[in-house]
Amino acid sequence: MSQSIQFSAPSRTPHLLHLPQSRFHRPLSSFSFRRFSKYTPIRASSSPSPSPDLDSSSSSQVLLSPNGTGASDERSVVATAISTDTVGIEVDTVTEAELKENGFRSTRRTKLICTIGPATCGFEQLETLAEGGMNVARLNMCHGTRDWHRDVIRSVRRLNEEKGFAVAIMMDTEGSEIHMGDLGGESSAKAEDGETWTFTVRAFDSSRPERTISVSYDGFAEDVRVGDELLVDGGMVRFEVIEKIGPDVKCKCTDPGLLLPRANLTFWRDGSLVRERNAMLPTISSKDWLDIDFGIAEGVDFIAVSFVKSAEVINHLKSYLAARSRGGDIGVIAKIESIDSLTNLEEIILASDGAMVARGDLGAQIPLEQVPAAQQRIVQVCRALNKPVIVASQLLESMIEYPTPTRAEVADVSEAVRQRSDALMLSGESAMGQFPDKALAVLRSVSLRIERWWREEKRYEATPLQAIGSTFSDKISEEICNSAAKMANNLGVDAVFVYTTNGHMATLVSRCRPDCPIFAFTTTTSVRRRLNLQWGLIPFRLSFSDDMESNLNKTFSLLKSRGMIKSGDLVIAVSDMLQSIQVMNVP
Ligand SMILES: Nc1ncnc2c1ncn2[C@@H]1O[C@H](COP(=O)(O)OP(=O)(O)OP(=O)(O)O)[C@@H](O)[C@H]1O
Ligand SMILES: CC(=O)C(=O)O
Ligand SMILES: [K+]
Ligand SMILES: [Mg+2]
Repeated sequence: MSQSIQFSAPSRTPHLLHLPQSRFHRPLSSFSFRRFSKYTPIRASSSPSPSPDLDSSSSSQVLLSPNGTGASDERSVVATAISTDTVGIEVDTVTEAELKENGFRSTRRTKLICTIGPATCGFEQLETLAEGGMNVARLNMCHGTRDWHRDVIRSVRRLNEEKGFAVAIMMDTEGSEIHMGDLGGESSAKAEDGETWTFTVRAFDSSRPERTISVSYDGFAEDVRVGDELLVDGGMVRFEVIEKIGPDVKCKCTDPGLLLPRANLTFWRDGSLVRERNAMLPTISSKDWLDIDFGIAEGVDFIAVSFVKSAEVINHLKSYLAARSRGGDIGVIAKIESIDSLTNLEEIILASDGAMVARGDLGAQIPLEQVPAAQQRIVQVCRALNKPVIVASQLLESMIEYPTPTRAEVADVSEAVRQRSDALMLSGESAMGQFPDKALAVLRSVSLRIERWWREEKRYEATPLQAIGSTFSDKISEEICNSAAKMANNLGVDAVFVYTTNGHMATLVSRCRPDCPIFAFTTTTSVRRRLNLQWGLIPFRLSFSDDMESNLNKTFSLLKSRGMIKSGDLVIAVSDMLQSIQVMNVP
């Protein structure tokens, strides 16, 4: 038995309703809801519209679905669903095993990102990370050649195809901030207290002269002054500028430490960050544009833009992508890691498809003690504007060398989960650390523990979210999702099911952070991968129609046949094709 509310709007969108044969939209009257006897239509305005990103293959899958023709005998629906879809529903084996083992409610809601580097680039290593819960693989274009990155991308794709994972790929641009060269192949160099080092804009053909570091920015020697402080990686190592000789800048080490290849450099004068001509460098360098073309060609899912200063660069990149990649398939993530990005935070996030709290460089640009407040603000703004947010850098830094985290690191990870950020990211821990799998396991277990704590404490009560929809249809979707999440909490349902063509409706449910997992059913593989960055969403690929009854029957039978749900489970279903909410027990 099911109870449902439907929203439909013949009056305001007559152009659609004049197309009763439209395969995307049929008037409600053409539906038969025999099994859902308490179905109560509520008439509101707006109407579902064809999804712009349905490619022809996926839409034909939807449209040709034998179940798309309206209600029919349930057994025949089930039989056709199984016989026509050999795979039927795509979900990875790890999620499937978790659902079976722990039941819906204890699935992990916080998503995990691993930076891939020399420690994790092999196929088996990637597979271990995917099995350990990696939702997104990040490639930092500061390091490695394009050939190296291509191999990783192809390995991840192969893993997805062969094992059914939906690991998304995020390409992170180098940006044109000042950084050191690659140390001529050495993995690190030690700077000792009092030593004199030369930072130079000269390039070296062969081996690097002793205590000499090349710098990426030609104007470096002109911009710095004697007496300036030079910070490597936001202060991991410090130098004082003592002399300038042409392209060479002589510096004395004042805080010793390890210099890592391509480490970021900032310089400070009288306690403030110096922003001279380097402030005029483009956010996306010419090398970055080549990397972006490479990313488009290789079909990455996200591009994370380093050192974003304003919304303009995001808008520019988005139009570039729209013209070159298949309609909006690549999400643009704004990395918040500069003073300008904090000043223009709201407009940047509004323009982007998500944001990253890039605490490494952020902590080099603002005083360290201000980073936690900045993190909280970025997470809140993203939630308000319905954009996924990633908390990144140094979450488990000590695990680069040690197999267990510090207590302080565990507390930091807990805080990011408690703030309900969508995703946590490993950097050096997974790229070049000694314990990448253990670091991922710590993120996973801490996330699960904090999420369980909420449930025990019933902390999920909704903080009021600001309305964000601009069109009437978007407003209805938003109200439906807010209500679905509230109902899910109040009724203690086992899961929310969202049927969504472009993924938007699933993000709206995720935004409410309901106290149950959200099964997001989508027809396209790329949408499925992109949803993998979002809090609480378990994305499935499934061909479905605009007939909710047959969609539900099909989903129930497929999930039941794989032991992922069982009769009696309480489910709320929402859909963006036919704006509706239904509450039901799995038959
Ligand atoms: N593809 C790679 N090849 C070699 N080493 C890598 C690679 N990716 C990362 N690393 C190593 O891992 C460390 C941390 O990686 P990460 O990319 O997260 O650096 P980051 O400084 O946090 O990022 P960003 O450069 O975007 O600010 C790097 O300093 C580098 O030593
Ligand atoms: C991730 C990154 O770019 C930073 O923390 O600086
Ligand atoms: K980067
Ligand atoms: Mg950075």
